[in-house]
Amino acid sequence: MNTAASNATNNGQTGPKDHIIIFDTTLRDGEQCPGASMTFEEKLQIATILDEMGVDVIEAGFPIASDGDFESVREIAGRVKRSVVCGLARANPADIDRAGEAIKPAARGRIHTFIGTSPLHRQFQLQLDKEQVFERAVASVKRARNYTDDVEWSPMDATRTEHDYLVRIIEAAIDAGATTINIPDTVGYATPEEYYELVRTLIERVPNSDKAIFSTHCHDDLGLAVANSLAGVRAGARQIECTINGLGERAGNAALEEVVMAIRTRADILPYDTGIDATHLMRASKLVSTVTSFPVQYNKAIVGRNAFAHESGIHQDGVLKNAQTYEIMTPESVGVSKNALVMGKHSGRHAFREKLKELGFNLGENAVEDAFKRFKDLADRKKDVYDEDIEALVGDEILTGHDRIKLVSLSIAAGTTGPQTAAITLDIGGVEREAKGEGNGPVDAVFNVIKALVPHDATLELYQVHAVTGGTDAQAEVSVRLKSPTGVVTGRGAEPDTLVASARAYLSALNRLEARGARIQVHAFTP
Ligand SMILES: CC(=O)SCCNC(=O)CCNC(=O)[C@H](O)C(C)(C)COP(=O)(O)OP(=O)(O)OC[C@H]1O[C@@H](n2cnc3c(N)ncnc32)[C@H](O)[C@@H]1OP(=O)(O)O
Ligand SMILES: CC(C)C(=O)C(=O)O
Repeated sequence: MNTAASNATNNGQTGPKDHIIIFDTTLRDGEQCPGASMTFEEKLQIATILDEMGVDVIEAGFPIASDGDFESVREIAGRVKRSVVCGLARANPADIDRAGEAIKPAARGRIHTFIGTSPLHRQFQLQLDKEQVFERAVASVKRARNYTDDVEWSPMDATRTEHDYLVRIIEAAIDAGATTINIPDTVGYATPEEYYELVRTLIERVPNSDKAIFSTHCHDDLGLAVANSLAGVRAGARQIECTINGLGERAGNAALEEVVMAIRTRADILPYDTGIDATHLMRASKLVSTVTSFPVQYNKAIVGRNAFAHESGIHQDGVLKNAQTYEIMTPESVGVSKNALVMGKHSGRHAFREKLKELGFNLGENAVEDAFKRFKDLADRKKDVYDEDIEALVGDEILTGHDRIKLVSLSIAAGTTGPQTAAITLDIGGVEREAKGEGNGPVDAVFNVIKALVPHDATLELYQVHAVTGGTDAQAEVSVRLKSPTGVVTGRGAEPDTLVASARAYLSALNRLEARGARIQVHAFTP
């Protein structure tokens, strides 16, 4: 990491490039996105990829928020090899002590503490005056320093805070021991010019700004998060807070893949380095999309499926003659392989393993074997098996491999004359149970029968289907979101038969709810 002394230097100059610290908050701010909550296992998988790709700091959670959050921060802190592991804390002793405990196993742990500084936040959220907020900020940084010498402090809603007050409170936070000062555009309100000016002014006016690294944390409410982050860096910030796929509160955060590739591709005007191995970007994007069930929009920069696709004749002609005519970066540079193996019913385990590697999956032998069986079954039923099919299938396998409630069989009677009926057999902890029932349409019938077999108190929040590829034999990828008093979970299922995919998605959500301690009467069926 660079030293704070270079905060406001080498902007646009030649010479050694400044390192930009990539601070990923997919597991904290990303998880705050409605419907994106992740299980313990999923968080570990994401943290592992982030660590492997070279993320400098992983904000692993908000330890006071729940025991689950505390445990996942602590586990990630113990497992991660090279990244700093960070826990978030409000400006109060209990939050800071909990974050301090959670990061204890980390080789390098950080506490990120924050408090709202804008008039709106002071008056309405905190009901504190300027001096009280000032005192809470200083006290929280001092307390955090008892646990680690790596303390980040954020004036929440900085972009709507009076500049004089910001200068004064940031100086005090640095004096109290903050080593990183984050400037959050909490509500995504700033424009790039304004954000540049704010960061530059603060670095210039805060007397001890050379003793801390300044950081950007930009939200995407106006679609400006990445532009603002880069403006902050040009103004002297040396840390960018971002998330995979731009996941985050409301419209999200700055997308990690976009800031990293913008810095790399426009090295001519952004003379900085990130330590990110960009060939992991597509894999990370797919994992986050799979575990959250948030599809990546087709035209999303860097990781969208169309990001390197050319359909129009003039573009295809140009790309065939020289790819640079219409490509500013290579697909390989972000982990999209051009020499894809074509997979079909005649492919064997070697090719399948190779394909998994190419797609960035790193599965154990048993999981490969299970996924291979499902792949063969799919290839028997489907003319062409595309990479997306394999990704959907393996994603499904990763999420459901350890499930206690499994689908054994499903048959449906549907058509113009209702009611539609479903007959389902489930394997519940090793015991098979079956039931029949009806509904207002086949999906309703499937869900009614599952609920009869596995009574629970969750309500259905979302049911969503999308075709993984084109064609009438495409796999359907179904997401089901359930809400119970223990929280909100999302389950996924992928199958060529939409109703089987729906049943799998519903069961996957129920298994996740059970893992969270929801009231699911599966015990009624155990021997
Ligand atoms: C901009 C951001 O992303 S900030 C991070 C937001 N993330 C989250 O909120 C996700 C996790 N949050 C939670 O699980 C819960 O909100 C908890 C556990 C943190 C707190 O739960 P509760 O104690 O029930 O409080 P609740 O969430 O209703 O209200 C927030 C309280 O924190 C206070 N607060 C908010 N920010 C801060 C802060 N930085 N420092 C101190 N207090 C704060 C509010 O004023 C309010 O206090 P009050 O109860 O005295 O009015
Ligand atoms: C906690 C802070 C940094 C935050 O997430 C925000 O202000 O958006």
